[in-house]
Amino acid sequence: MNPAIQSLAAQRALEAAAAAQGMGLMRRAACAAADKVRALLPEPAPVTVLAGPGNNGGDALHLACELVRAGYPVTVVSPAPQQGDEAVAARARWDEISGHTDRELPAAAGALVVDGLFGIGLARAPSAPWDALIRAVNASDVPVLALDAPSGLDATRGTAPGEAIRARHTLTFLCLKAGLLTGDGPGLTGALEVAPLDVPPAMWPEAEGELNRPLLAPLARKANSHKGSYGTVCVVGGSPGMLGAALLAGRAALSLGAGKVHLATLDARLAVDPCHPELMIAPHTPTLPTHEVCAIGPGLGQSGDARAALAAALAGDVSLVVDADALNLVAADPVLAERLARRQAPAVLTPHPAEAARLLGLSTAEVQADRVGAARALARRFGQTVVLKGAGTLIARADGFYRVNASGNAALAAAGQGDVLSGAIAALIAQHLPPFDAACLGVYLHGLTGDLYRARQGYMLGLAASQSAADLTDIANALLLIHERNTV
Ligand SMILES: NC(=O)C1=CN([C@@H]2O[C@H](COP(=O)(O)OP(=O)(O)OC[C@H]3O[C@@H](n4cnc5c(N)ncnc54)[C@H](O)[C@@H]3O)[C@@H](O)[C@H]2O)[C@H](O)CC1
Ligand SMILES: [K+]
Repeated sequence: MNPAIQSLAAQRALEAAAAAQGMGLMRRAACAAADKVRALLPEPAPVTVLAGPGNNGGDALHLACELVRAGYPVTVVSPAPQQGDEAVAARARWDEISGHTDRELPAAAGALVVDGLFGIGLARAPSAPWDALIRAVNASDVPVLALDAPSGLDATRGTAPGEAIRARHTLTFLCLKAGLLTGDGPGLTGALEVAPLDVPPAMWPEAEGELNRPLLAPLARKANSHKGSYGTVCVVGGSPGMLGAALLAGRAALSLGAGKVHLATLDARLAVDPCHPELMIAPHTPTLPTHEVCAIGPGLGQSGDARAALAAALAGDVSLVVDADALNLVAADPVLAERLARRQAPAVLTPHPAEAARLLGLSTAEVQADRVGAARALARRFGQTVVLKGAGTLIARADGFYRVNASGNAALAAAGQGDVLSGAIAALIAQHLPPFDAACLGVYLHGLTGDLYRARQGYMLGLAASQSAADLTDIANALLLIHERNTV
């Protein structure tokens, strides 16, 4: 989980506080970027530095000065004057050292291009002369190091209103930004690193406690415990032809440590999962076995029985993980939607973009155009935790606080992975994690099954959801071991 996500407002507030204390964040950013360039080019080689009109450009101009001092041949391309005191001062420093800037990308751009055109201040699709410069950089085969964010990417929304720089590396300053991890961001940033600029966490205006709580702590096992200590999950789903979804959710819940797992299936034909006889499977009835959390939706379908099961679950007072067709039933039925919105007991909604679009009355493209906005709108609408799945899964809380997941990759784009995630989150709620934490940790651990697969395979093809369900155990145990070692 990335603990250091910050809203744009928080970054601006910290920037102002740092400036008031004379911390010189721009120079720190430039020094961090110079270290990165030296790591990429250990021997001095020609570098082209693109400097934009704002402080991103200021970072770049100070970097150019640092590189010249380190013996690198530097060409600065700056097609417009800098705005703002800090950026203007950076330009003056460059002019004093070199006195020369180009307006266009040189034909031979050297061994590296540094993108300091736009960062978190991008306000619209880059227009002339910036768009032509971005196109020229993307047309060259010189690797790009983007400063703070690839220029042209909305660093909060993860959308690229026009053409954006395609970077080989991105060095972002102070903290990760949602847009680098979600939507178009991951396809543009290349290898992503954070330079924290030695800013003390206490300077962050967000509730610092929120940023660094060890989410894993409640999972630690106690010697004098029994299966009841780790809660009971009930999965409601598995309509005819969709039993596999319920099985995957149940297996994931077992893998992540739930004490007991019931499957209440709408298809009465399944009696036992021979690979997991621990799963207690029975046909769904209006009265369910006692449980602390119900994952409703995996393979639920949208039949009358499915709607009745959902209505009963919404009326109950156990925690819910609402996924897949349960979300589609809510989207299609204002009565169910109102019951969910009025529900006092917690729920975690886990829509993919199309399910989120149905719930919001938007198109999927509109959801993807502002994933952070969509996740927060859903969390506010239902007063619950919302997990908006996809590249850079977002976890939003009803009060607007959100996190972006930094684990996972395209290996998880496969059938059944959503069922696994709903079972994983349910298992964590059953073990007494608060719903928002359970959602964050469940998303993170599930994403790591994709990262583990890529590490094992070297690429991302062919990960079965049942493999992810099984791998949750090893991943969670490894992290718990590290957590315990670090807390002795
Ligand atoms: N957040 C921090 O604490 C730090 C930020 N640093 C660097 O500063 C930039 C943010 O600087 P800012 O001046 O606010 O904006 P940008 O440089 O990203 O944007 C450039 C500037 O250009 C104008 N503009 C916006 N969109 C367009 C457009 N499409 N076409 C033309 N002009 C546009 C707008 O007026 C902006 O002001 C951050 O990314 C960091 O690189 C510090 O150096 C480190 C700490
Ligand atoms: K940039």
